[in-house]
Amino acid sequence: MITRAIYMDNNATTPVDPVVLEVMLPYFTEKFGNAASRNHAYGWEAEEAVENARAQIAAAVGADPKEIIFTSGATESNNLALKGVAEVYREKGNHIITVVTEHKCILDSAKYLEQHGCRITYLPVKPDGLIDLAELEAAITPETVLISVMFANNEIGVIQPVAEIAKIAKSHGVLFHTDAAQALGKVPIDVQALGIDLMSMSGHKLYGPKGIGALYVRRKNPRVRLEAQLHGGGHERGMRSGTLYVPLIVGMGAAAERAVQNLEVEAARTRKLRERLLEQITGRLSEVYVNGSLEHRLSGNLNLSFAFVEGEALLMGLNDTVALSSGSACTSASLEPSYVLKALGVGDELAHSSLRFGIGRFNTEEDIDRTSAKIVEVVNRLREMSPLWEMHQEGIDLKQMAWPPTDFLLPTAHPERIPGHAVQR
Ligand SMILES: Cc1ncc(COP(=O)(O)O)c(C=O)c1O
Ligand code: FES
Repeated sequence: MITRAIYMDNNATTPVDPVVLEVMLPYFTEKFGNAASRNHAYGWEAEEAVENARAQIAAAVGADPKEIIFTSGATESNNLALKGVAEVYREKGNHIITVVTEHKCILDSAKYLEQHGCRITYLPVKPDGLIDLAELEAAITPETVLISVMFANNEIGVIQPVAEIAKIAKSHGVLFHTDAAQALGKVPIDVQALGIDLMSMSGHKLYGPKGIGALYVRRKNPRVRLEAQLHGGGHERGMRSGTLYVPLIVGMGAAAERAVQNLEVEAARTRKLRERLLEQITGRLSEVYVNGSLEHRLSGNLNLSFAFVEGEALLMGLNDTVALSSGSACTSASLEPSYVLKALGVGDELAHSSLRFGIGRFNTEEDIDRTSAKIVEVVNRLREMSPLWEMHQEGIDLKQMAWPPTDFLLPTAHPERIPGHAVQR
């Protein structure tokens, strides 16, 4: 029998919780009605299930059910938020502010809007991954209609100061959108208390199904208007046409409710597992660096760089034991290191040697112990094969050497850039 590797890539996706699946199943078969069918009980039953899920999601984020629109995922929600606002508010202005470390679906929507007459400001981030609020405020002009800053980052888990951003946006009469795909169910979210105007959510990041998401759209103070991007039967208050995928909606509702109910306990548990992992790795390996703030971070996320090790080789050595991601755009087609890490000022070498750990609901202490043991083994093995590591061990300052190979696989200025967060042992 093939033993499956430990799954520790929960920022990429999560399994559907069996409890959630149970709730979904009848809606594929006996309760298969179209939620828009008004003339019979099949339709009413489906509609009731959709409205129940809508209420569950609204309750999870402190919204009114009428403010929740179902979409196919956070990618669609982000597209709808940016393009939908840009089109409606064009008369008022054409400027949008976002951040360089956003998910590609925000950055690519912004790029699309740039090609259609919008001006976009891409804010940089500090070495800890957080934006500078003064810089945000300074970027606002009378033309600014929207600020879009993600709640928590998918690669480094860094949580932005959402309440402060919302306050700045409101004081300038600008709408505030946040991509909460990674944050929902992991950190408490109350759209009222936080002052969020639009918020994107995804089912498959919170132990619900893939292919379903939602967009929160504020209806009061202010009432946000959106131009639909999918036209048709006028579903979802005309903002998103298309027959509702009832089983997935039911699943996302149940998943959101469950995630929020257990939030505190689960966050404390995953934080402890993360601390254990970090301690075990840094206690046994030197030249390991944490990417991004540890303080303002999702409890289950850890992103580490291992100097003198090539990321791909490391992943190859690990993947029979643990399923992780490099957290970067490192595919066979593109060997570019992560744009998120580069935005923090992490050098190419350390960006190339990064691993993203996404500790989730089903990970145990035993998973952590096995993972760290394997990482220590593989990193040591790879370093033993590295002449640069050997020279480093002998105390040779590789940065001072004038021959060509010195510019790769070396730690850079990175550790000094995150004082207190870089672990160098
Ligand atoms: C921060 C963030 N935004 C958006 C998405 C896209 O979500 P979905 O897969 O639901 O389209 C993801 C997931 O990859 C994400 O992590
Ligand atoms: S080897 Fe993984 S980022 Fe390049």
